[in-house]
Amino acid sequence: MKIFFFCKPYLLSQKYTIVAYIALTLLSSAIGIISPYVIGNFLDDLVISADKSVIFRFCIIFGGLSILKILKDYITSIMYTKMQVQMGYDLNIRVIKHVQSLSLSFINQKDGMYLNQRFNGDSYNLITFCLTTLQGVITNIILIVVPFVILLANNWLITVLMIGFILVYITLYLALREWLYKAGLVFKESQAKFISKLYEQLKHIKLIKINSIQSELNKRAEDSFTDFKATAIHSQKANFVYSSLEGMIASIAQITLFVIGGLQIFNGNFTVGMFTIFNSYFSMMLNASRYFFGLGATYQNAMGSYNRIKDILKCRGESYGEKIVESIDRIELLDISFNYNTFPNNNYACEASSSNQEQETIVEDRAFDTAQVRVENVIDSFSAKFSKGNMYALSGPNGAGKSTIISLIMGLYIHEYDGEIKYDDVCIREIDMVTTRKRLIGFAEQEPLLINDSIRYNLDYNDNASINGIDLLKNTDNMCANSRTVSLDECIKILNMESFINQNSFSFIINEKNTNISGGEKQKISILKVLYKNPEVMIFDEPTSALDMNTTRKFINYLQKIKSDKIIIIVTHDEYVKGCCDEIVQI
Ligand SMILES: Nc1ncnc2c1ncn2[C@@H]1O[C@H](COP(=O)(O)OP(=O)(O)OP(=O)(O)O)[C@@H](O)[C@H]1O
Repeated sequence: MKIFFFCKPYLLSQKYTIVAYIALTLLSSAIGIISPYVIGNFLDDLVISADKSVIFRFCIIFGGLSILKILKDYITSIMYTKMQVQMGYDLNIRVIKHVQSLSLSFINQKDGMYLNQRFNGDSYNLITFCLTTLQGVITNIILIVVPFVILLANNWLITVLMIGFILVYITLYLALREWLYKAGLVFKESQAKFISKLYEQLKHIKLIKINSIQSELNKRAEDSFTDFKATAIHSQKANFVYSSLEGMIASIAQITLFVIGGLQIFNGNFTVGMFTIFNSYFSMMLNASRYFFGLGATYQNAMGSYNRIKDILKCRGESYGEKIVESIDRIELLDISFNYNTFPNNNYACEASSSNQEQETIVEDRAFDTAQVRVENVIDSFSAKFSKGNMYALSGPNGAGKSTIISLIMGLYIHEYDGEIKYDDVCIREIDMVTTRKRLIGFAEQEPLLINDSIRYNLDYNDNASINGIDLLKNTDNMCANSRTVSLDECIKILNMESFINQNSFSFIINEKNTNISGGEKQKISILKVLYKNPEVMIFDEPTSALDMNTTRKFINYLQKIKSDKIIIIVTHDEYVKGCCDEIVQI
């Protein structure tokens, strides 16, 4: 029930299709229920009647029913695919959006490929379970109840026999369910990890070639494969034992019926037609019971996916304030201390699960590996002030925490630091930082990540922009009310990018790994993005590390020209850049 309750919104979104789908499958079950009765009577008619037209009549009825069944199968399979694909995507994207709302600390500690594999697999598993179970349970309840009533009205002995076997099924399910659950869960976990390790073989292909470390990296995949293989075999064994037991019970039930039915025919209590009818209804009930027994295994498997998805959804997303700021004149950091390790213990981490089964999932799949994070503070009692009209150099040795300070200023670890960060005397925890980052802050990263799309798209992520008429296309969502429009042409000139843009044009597609442009070009596109956005707060992390001297000078000169209505912060080791700044903030 938990699973259905959880998937309710997705089921409701497709309610009409689901109802039509179930109605169609019930229709075919109804035909299935009538068939034995018709066949039994047909056999008895054949024995007592000499009229050959009986045969043709039955052939026409069954031919028509077969064609109807093919039609119904086609329609239901298309309906099913449409529902499953849509609902699976809706659930998957909900989980992904939730993870996007979590602290960066969460994703920093996880492998994206592993998470992706896990969310996608679990989402489709849950939706498939709901759809097939809804249809299966309704159909099979009918396939138990109707034959049960028919058998009860005609032969109590066979009815009692059937009830006995149903009880055996229930007992076996209760005895084996936990074993099945664990085997399925462990298999799913190791499968996601294995696929992630396989991906590593291709993701780091250049590193592998340069360092000739094929065998070392292959070994990592092999270790993961060994684990995956063992869990796959274990899970297969568990499922095999479960389904074999179910098959054995079914065979014993069928043999018992043949013995009882055979004796009844010998004693003259049953006609052959009657036995055919009883046998068919008995088999129908038996198959429906087998369905519920098999459903037990599917349910345990779905519970694994359910608990894993709930684990993620239990992690509370970062809650931002609601204050909308139109302008930032001053950024203040007061006595800031920060450690990347605080996330697993703070309020915004995952809540504990309640049930035993859920707790087991969390232990298996601890989202945070505390062994890999350092204990001491990265930032310790740091204070600084950045005011409009100035250009600041943030300086300090490698690992001192400069990039971390920038992340904190931008509100990326909003609930994880001690001290106070304020924009114009307002604590950033009260501010809607999503909107603020979008409209008032521009950031060029130390190692820019460009999206596998055109240069144009990477400038302001505006899907609707055409390549021509560039200056008219600015994504207005990204602009604050008093933002001055800048000319993209001007920014291109400042960064000496004319020949690059002329050669490649804005429609040039940057590949997935950003390897079809040089390090310097990549850095320039990242800086261009900020200059073109032209926000009030401009932050550059090591912007000149890959720039030639001429470009560095033009870029810094430009910043000095525009700084009067901006706060500009540059993380840098470059003495020339430091010399051009109004203040050096040492960390
Ligand atoms: N996501 C993270 N998770 C855990 N630790 C991190 C993370 N990012 C940085 N650190 C650690 O925090 C410390 C400060 O890193 P940071 O990148 O802020 O330094 P930095 O001053 O910018 O260094 P550099 O000059 O080398 O760029 C480092 O010891 C680093 O290992």
